Amino acid sequence: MRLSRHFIPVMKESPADAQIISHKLMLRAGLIRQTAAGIYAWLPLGYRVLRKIEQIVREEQDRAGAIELLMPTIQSADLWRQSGRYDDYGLEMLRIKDRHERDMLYGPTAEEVITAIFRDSAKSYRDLPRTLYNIQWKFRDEVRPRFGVMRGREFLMKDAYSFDMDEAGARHSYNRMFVAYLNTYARMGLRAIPMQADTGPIGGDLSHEFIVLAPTGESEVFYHSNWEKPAELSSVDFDDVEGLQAIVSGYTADYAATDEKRDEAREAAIGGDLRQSRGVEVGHIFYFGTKYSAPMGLKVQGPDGGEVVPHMGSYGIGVSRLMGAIIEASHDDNGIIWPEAVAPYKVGIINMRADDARCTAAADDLYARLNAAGVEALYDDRDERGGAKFATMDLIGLPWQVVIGPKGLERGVVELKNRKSGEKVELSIEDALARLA
Ligand SMILES: Nc1ncnc2c1ncn2[C@@H]1O[C@H](COS(=O)(=O)NC(=O)[C@@H](N)CS)[C@@H](O)[C@H]1O
Repeated sequence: MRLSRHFIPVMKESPADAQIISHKLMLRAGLIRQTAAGIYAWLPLGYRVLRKIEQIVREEQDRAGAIELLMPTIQSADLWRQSGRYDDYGLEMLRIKDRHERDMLYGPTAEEVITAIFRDSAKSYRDLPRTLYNIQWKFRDEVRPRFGVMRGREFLMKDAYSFDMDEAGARHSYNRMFVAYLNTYARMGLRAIPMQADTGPIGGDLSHEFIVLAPTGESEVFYHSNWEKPAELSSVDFDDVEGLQAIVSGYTADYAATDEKRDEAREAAIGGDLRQSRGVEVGHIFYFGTKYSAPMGLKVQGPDGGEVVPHMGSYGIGVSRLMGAIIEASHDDNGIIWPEAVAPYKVGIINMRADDARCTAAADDLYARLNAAGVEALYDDRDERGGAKFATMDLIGLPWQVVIGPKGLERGVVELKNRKSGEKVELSIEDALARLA
């Protein structure tokens, strides 16, 4: 894409009300714009990143055997009356009346909807186990939306729901999601630590939050220094019940707890290896048995002909929150440093002299050849000073930059810069293409 024809309203300064770096940079880099408290428009560059994050989440859900569908954002209050949550849910729920005065709501989560869908279709034990998921906008009327997309009122969530014959089966579904989550975050360059968590309005008695360490995070966390090792992908057999339990037990053997679930005795035993920090909750998974299936009448026929009330769990990832978490974890004084897996474009082309025919011809040619090779490129072809172009490209944080200037062309070279390391090399256009394609 040519910058001269794009819509990326970058800003030199960030608005005063942006307190944390990810919010400042998302505004300055032209990724989002607030349209109401806690509600954002996802501008072109931000939306490209959001879809990359969403795609990684989708691929790891599919790999773990979950099946994608799409549920509505607007839900009938009747479903929430069946589960008994309608009155308890409180002011966070955006309650709506339709033209027939029917009580509706903008879904903050979707346990009731998915349980009703499954209830009306699943009849036999052969329909289990199943895990269904969707990536859908949610609304929670947070009393204090803040920190940009980190705590919004309208936000994008991947929410998955599992249905099993019994608790043992439900724990395997839980373990599949546990490992899928660690792989998901690792692919985004994030080290997420699973911590035992409270279950809150969702309910149940088994729950883990996935926390990414960040000094501005809302959660206070305590963990064993073993968790400081870099994240690695585990290539697992998601059908291996014992194997998966062993992996999860291995991870949970190392102490990690939010301040609501601290274990002072264990912390004392850890001694000097105990770490304290703050973190961002980027995912939360729950097992809650028959909390929704029983009151909503979900039951299937068992192998012996008897009735079975399925055991369920739900598994959420904050897809839009992740964009903020990634920036918190990956930026410098000049701006965002996108991990390649979620970058809006892979390379930024900077033509230092748009008024120089030779430079422009070389930049146009490189841009055309990168496109032909399927490499996503953002081409700064504006009639601007070089310094301004460098600042913009560093701010929006693409992983690679190619700088084309008259002096370099005299010597048959361009400059390739890696945004993360800052490393610059001079090489021919051919070699630059080979490095980037
Ligand atoms: N106000 C918010 N703004 C942005 N992301 C949020 C917000 N509230 C929650 N999230 C994200 O959504 C994830 C899941 O939310 S949750 O309440 O913990 N879990 C559920 O709603 C379950 N029903 C999962 S299916 C959280 O871990 C967090 O990453």
